[in-house]
Order: sequence, then C-alpha cells, then structure tokens
Amino acid sequence: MTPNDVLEEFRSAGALLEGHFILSSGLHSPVFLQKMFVFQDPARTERVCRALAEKIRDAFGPVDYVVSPAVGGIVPGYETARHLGAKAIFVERENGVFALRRGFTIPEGARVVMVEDIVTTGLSSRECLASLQEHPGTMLGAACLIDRSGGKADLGVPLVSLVQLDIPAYAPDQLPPELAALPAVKPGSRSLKSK
Ligand SMILES: O=P(O)(O)OC[C@H]1O[C@H](OP(=O)(O)OP(=O)(O)O)[C@H](O)[C@@H]1O
Ligand SMILES: O=C(O)c1cc(=O)[nH]c(=O)[nH]1
Ligand SMILES: [Mg+2]
Repeated sequence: MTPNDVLEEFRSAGALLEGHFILSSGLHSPVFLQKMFVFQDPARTERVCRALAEKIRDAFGPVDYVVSPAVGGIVPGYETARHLGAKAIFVERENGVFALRRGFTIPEGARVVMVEDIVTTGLSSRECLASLQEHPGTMLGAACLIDRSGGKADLGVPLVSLVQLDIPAYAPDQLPPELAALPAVKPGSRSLKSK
C-alpha cells in the first residue's frame, strides 16, 4: 500500500476533517484525522493494518506482543497483531497515567512493538513506552498508521509509519486568526471525565 492508498482509505472513510481541533497534546490544528471512521469498517482496517504489519516485520523482524495506548490504539493494535501472529494488549489511563491493567502481562524475553494510530507530538507514544519500562520484554520499536509530525516526533525508539505528513499544529496562544475564529472541538479521550 502506498502512502496515497492509505490516505485514500482515510479520505473515503470521511476521516480527514477540517475545522478547529484541540489535540491530545493541547496543540490546536485545522486538520484532524478521525481514525475511528476508518476503524468502524473492519475490511478497511484490515487493509491498512496488514500493510502496517508488513512494515513492522521488515523493520523489526518477528514480533510476539503488540502493545497499544487506549483508546485509539486498541483496534489497530489488535488488527496489526493478527497479521503479525502476535498477541495484542493495551495500556489505559489509571488516574491519568498509562498502565497495563486487566491482568495483562508480557513474558520475559518477548519481542514487543508498540502500535499507535496517529502520532502528532509523540507524547502519548512516549507515555505508553514509559509505562512499559518496568515490564519484561524487549521493546523493538514503534509503529503508527499516520505520523503527522513530518518525522519530527522523537519517541526514543525507531518509529515506522505508513504515511508521514507535516500538518500544522499551534500552541493555544499562537493561533492564526482564521483558526481562532472557528469554535474548537476536542475529539480525543485524554482528560475525558465521566459526569
Ligand atoms: O502524538 P500525540 O501528540 O500524543 O497525539 C497523538 C495521540 O492522540 C490521540 O489520542 P488521544 O489522547 O486523543 O485519545 P484517543 O486515543 O482516545 O483518541 C491518538 O490516538 C494518539 O494517541
Ligand atoms: O494529536 C491528536 O490528538 C490527534 C490528531 C489526529 O489527527 N487524530 C487523532 O485522533 N488525534
Ligand atoms: Mg490515542
């Protein structure tokens, strides 16, 4: 699958949104990739995750465990693991901090890859990787469907992606006027609170 094929999957799923978005990192952007519009279609998800699994195998060799950060990473983590013949587990926020819960464990000596959906600043990926540091297993590297940092995000481990884009993102006090004029929405799950 070429980067254009992958982008076309996002485009035809209606996942390329334009407006004013507050991202997980707190940055603001005129573009949001609503990956859940891709993941609601299992056939589409299979196509992109099969391609990601191939890239992972080429970059890192055999993989035993895929670990993903909830919520966005769970579906692509599972589907990519299926193509790798690996187990799929996830970290989720406990008092705001990613942790392996539900009794998930990683065996000693396991070959592990972290799979994210989208990388913007790499903050969520770094938090996920940090949460795994005290656990057994060898972290081979990270993978995502779309790296919208233009390759600038530094995870501290190698990152492979299907598509690299350089999408503008702004600090809240540095918004261009045309963006500031639009009402802002925050689609992600970080800091989501139940009522
Ligand atoms: O590279 P970053 O700057 O961390 O941004 C990318 C992260 O943002 C989104 O997660 P979010 O926290 O919005 O929640 P979600 O996984 O529930 O969508 C996305 O799933 C990545 O995890
Ligand atoms: O940075 C984010 O929070 C983010 C960007 C994006 O395009 N899609 C997404 O799900 N999260
Ligand atoms: Mg996420």
